Amino acid sequence: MSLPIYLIGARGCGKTTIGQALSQALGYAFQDTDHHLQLATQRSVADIVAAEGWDSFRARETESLRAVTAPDTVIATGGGMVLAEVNRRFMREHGQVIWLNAPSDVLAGRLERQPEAAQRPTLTGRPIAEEMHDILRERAHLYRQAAHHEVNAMQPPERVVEQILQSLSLARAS
Ligand SMILES: Nc1ncnc2c1ncn2[C@@H]1O[C@H](COP(=O)(O)OP(=O)(O)OP(=O)(O)O)[C@@H](O)[C@H]1O
Ligand SMILES: O=C(O)C1=C[C@@H](O)[C@@H](O)[C@H](O)C1
Ligand SMILES: [Mg+2]
Repeated sequence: MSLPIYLIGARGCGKTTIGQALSQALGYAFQDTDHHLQLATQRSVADIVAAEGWDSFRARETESLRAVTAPDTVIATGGGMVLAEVNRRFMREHGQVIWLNAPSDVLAGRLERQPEAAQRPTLTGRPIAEEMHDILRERAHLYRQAAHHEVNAMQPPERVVEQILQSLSLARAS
């Protein structure tokens, strides 16, 4: 049995996309804290935030992190999971933490192409490119602090997966 692998990073960095591919490459289970929360509550992120506010959403995502943590599992986390110190410590203590890092203009471009507004209600009320710039400036040190490894998320998905496997010394000879 192996420790869970947590993927962290800002909206659009590919935690869900890369997480699914990585879990397949490793034969691990896949979990996503945003999806877990949506299933558990039968509500979207936007609905929870509109009804209860961000603080309540953040408390719920801490519960989701704990609920999905299991051996042999790749876990895509919500973009703001690192905001709480308790979550950063929990991930570092329970598994291997990978930061998928990309510049804000790349992330904004991806989100503009596929907004998924129900999952990504605005965080600041500002246009997406400005929001991503501000969010990365505020959070980069938290992602860095939480991560065991940083991976360049601008590469094609299969390269990102390969690099994660190399970082974790899980690469297989092919
Ligand atoms: N390495 C990549 N190269 C190009 N496009 C990518 C890459 N990774 C993800 N994408 C695309 O970027 C968009 C966002 O990806 P994804 O939903 O996986 O991000 P996320 O980190 O899970 O976001 P969120 O924090 O909102 O859950 C999707 O359209 C996906 O296809
Ligand atoms: O970056 C964030 O704060 C968020 C990212 C998404 O994954 C969701 O968890 C939610 O929309 C908040
Ligand atoms: Mg996601």
